[in-house]
Amino acid sequence: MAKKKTTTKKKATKNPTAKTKKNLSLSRQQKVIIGSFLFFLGIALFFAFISFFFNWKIDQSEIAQFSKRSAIAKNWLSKFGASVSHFFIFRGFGVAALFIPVLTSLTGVYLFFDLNKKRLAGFWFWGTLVMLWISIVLGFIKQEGGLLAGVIGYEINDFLRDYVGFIGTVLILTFFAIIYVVVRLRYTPEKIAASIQQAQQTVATNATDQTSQSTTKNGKHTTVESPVVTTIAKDPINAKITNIEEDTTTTLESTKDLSTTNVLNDLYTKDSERTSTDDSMQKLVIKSNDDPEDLEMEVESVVEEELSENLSDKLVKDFGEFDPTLELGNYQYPSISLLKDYTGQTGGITIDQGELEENKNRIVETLKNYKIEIAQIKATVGPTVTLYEIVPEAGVRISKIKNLEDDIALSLAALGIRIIAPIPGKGTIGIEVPNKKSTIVSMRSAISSSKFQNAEMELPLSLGKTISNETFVVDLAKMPHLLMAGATGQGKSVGLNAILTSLLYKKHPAEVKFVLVDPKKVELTLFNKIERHYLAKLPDTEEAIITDNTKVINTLNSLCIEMDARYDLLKLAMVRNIKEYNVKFRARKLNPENGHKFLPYIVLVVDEFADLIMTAGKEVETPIARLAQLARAIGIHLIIATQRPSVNVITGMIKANFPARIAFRVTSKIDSRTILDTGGADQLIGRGDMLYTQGNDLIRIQCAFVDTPEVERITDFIGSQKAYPDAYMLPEYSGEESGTGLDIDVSERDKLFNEAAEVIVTAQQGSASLLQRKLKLGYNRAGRIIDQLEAAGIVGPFEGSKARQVLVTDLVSLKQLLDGE
Ligand SMILES: Nc1ncnc2c1ncn2[C@@H]1O[C@H](COP(=O)(O)OP(=O)(O)OP(=O)(O)O)[C@@H](O)[C@H]1O
Repeated sequence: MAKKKTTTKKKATKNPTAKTKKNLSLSRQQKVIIGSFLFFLGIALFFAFISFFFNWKIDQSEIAQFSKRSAIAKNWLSKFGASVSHFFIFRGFGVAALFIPVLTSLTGVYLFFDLNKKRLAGFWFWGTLVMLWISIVLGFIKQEGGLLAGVIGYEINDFLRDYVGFIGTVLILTFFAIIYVVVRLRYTPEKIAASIQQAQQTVATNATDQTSQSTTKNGKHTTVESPVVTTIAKDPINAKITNIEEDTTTTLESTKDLSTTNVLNDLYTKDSERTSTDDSMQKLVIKSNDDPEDLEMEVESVVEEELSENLSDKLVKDFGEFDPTLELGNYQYPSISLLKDYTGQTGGITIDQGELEENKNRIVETLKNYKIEIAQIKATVGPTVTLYEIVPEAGVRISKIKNLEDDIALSLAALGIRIIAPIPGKGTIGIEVPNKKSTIVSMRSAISSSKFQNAEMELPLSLGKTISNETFVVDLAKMPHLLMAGATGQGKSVGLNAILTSLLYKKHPAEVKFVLVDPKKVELTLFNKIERHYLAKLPDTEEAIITDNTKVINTLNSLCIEMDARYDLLKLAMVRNIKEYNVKFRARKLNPENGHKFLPYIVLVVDEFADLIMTAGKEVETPIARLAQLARAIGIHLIIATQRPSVNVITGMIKANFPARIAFRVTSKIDSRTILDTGGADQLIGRGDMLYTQGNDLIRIQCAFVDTPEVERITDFIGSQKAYPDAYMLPEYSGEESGTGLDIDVSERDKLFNEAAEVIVTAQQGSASLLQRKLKLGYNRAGRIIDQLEAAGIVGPFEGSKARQVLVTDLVSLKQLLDGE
């Protein structure tokens, strides 16, 4: 189907040329008239030329008088014949000029019958060459010049003789003769040899045929012969062939008298008859192709299919895949040595056997008090807590143990006991008891772990270590957004730093950009140093890190615009997500001239979301919710941290869009429920002890610890390297107030105002990004035009991140509206 389409297209594109060709070519009537004229002209010339050979001497002496009517010419075609012949024969090619009338007549015939023009051109080309060659050869033979060679033949021969001598001239002429034979007549030495051989064979076969024929005729071996004859007769072609064979043999018969009498010979004859049949078939075929020139064949012009895919392949072949990191090609990732090694300080995880034994005994005893017998107990020592896995005796209800959580905690006299009943996938009951001496999980160990180093993730985060001392690595791109909550001083800021550090260690500045919102003004300031490497900001803003809550609204809306623009790009590229888009872009399958560019991931980090909600309220909630709902596919990921996990901060809408959550220690079970939908966070021990969920299981993790000096060293290291000229620019967002109440003068309107209005009305979508795309405008200009359209009453007022309403329904109404102004 697709192929068909291409052919039609090709035909369509071919048409203009075909049209001009048609205009130039002659109509059928014209062809018949001109064809007849040329045919007769050729005959006239032929007679004129022939008679010229007899009368040329007389006519030549009179030639100067031919302009006079009274002058008489002997030529059969009188003065015209004499003059033309003189010109072509005497002054031209001599005897060889006879080719001219032949070719002229032939042209007439071709035109008359509308035959193949290409072949005619071939006749003219080779005819002229042969005429010239004959003329030179004759000039070579008869060197005194004159009628035989004509002036041209004589002069060229003379010229050749002067420069290459006798032998040279002979060689040149022979060489041209060979060219003619090989190219025009298509003879090669092998072909000639083969045809001689074939001729010999035919004679030999014919002789044998005659033998066979004569024996058959003698009627001696009819029984052997008959089946072959019948098979042959069945086939009309073969029957025909037999006839021909018979004819040949009859003639041969009269000349030769060959007879074989034994059966062996007869059989041989039979075989040779078959061969001869094959041969004559061959002969027949050859006969029909005897003069291949007679058979007309129209060669369809070859239409090359367009191979658009190949362009990208070629680009990749020539320049390699697009490398977004090339602009900062010498960028060095921070080294692991910038991070502090805490093992010396805490001595790593130590297993205190006494403590383990003591805890085990207490657990067993406490459970015994409640009449719960234990069949088996196993301990796993983690960095901050030890997990005691117990297998109760048969018949013990799990809910009973779960209900005794507080009692067990009391009798173990330990804060932060958490009971997991049962441990998912294990069928055991877990009791987590904090270690007396906790171990710091250093960021260094989290980063250098092979799990993180070899992580094939888009945005890998090394969060810390699980209870079984495994480094916990997750992909932010898969989360796709993260909610972090915990009471003050429990490790939230450290957690955020760990996340950012993970990304800095794994991602090139071209691949990820951060939008940092820090109302506390002090937590994220260190990242200012890497503004031109990793941060994104609004145009015309001083600081990349947003500390002013009113500016957050603009940034969030700007991110929404970026999101819409990215979705448009994805749609254009016909891909479903940023990963596929970037793969296609790297493979040079997306043309930057169409607005395509490599899209870095954008990570929005909001430290203190509660503060933001308090000051900005609904205005931030809408864009945050929109981003959370839609931004995952286009690479915008949100990390929101809050101290106050109350329901008016972590609303249902936020929770619904943030399946991945981290809870640090909180003060109440209610807070834990707000964050995790279950208790547990209230029993954490703080200092980076956290629970992570991505929708189902809760995982207890000791957050990796990264101190401010470490972050400072990393940002210093990155900041000291060559950077981009500016931070990553987010689309400009003009804010609500700038759009309303506009009174823009008609004369001040943009030149593309009318065009833009048409685009908006046709698409029934009042968005600046649409104008940007359709009219290839910058964001600012598109925004201004939208304002002008609003002032003109074509689009409605600003509606947050949604596209504006289009107030004019069709182009006719638009025209009326604009004309009425
Ligand atoms: N993962 C950790 N390992 C060890 N200690 C930690 C860890 N995280 C935090 N701490 C300790 O807890 C202290 C407070 O942490 P952090 O500043 O992150 O708390 P916070 O929740 O951000 O508090 P706030 O909300 O008041 O800013 C740190 O100074 C540090 O001593």
